[in-house]
Amino acid sequence: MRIPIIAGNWKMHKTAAESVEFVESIKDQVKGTDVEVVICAPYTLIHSVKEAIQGTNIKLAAQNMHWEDQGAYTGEVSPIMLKELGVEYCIIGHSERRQYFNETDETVNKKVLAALKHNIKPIVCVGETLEQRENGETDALVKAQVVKAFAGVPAERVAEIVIAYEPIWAIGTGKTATAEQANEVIYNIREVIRDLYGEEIYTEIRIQYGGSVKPSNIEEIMNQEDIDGALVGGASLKPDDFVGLVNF
Ligand SMILES: O=C(CO)COP(=O)(O)O
Repeated sequence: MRIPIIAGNWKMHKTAAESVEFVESIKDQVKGTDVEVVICAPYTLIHSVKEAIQGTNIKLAAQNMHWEDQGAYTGEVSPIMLKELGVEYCIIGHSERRQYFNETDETVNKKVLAALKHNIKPIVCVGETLEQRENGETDALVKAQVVKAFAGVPAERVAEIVIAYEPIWAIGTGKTATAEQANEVIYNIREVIRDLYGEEIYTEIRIQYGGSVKPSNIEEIMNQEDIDGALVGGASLKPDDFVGLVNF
């Protein structure tokens, strides 16, 4: 039984005071849910969100990390540092990081392995551009991203990883993939995991959809057979919308 996971990716938004106000205003409204509720905070807010979610069912994620434990990497943050702050999940390989910060399938793989080493659960993002979709390259591309991200991951750790399928053309554009389109790709991603790890494991891994998810389309998305949750940007910034997503 896969527990659905709704994660809010705040990206580069909010001050510490705003983050606390947000948690205060949602915590009672999300406590009855059966879904896992996660806030992916910028580094500067991790401490304040950690304090604010104490005693609630809300979990804490970071949006990125380095793969080394420590070292001369100015401006970077290591998995050890995140673990110390109580981070449970970490987004890895978001398309914005691939696009603007030279994240590659190789660095994604290093980060996935490093996260697992420190018992941080990776939320691994994959997805295609509009051009790639129009050229019919979606499945091959997403498959390659998944295969490379999982290189060296032992079978017994696979279920700790969450995959987020985020078509780049649907992020922040208001264009959502139809629920059927999203489900089709997600079904194929699960087949990739079956090819890699076999029958027992492939049903355990959770795969989210991300890209212009909002309260008005969450139900349709969550009703799809293979979709186990959502990774949400814009709509996760507003308390009412986020509560609406969690209690879809
Ligand atoms: O990138 C996303 C979540 O990681 C999706 O962002 P939007 O929900 O704003 O489209």
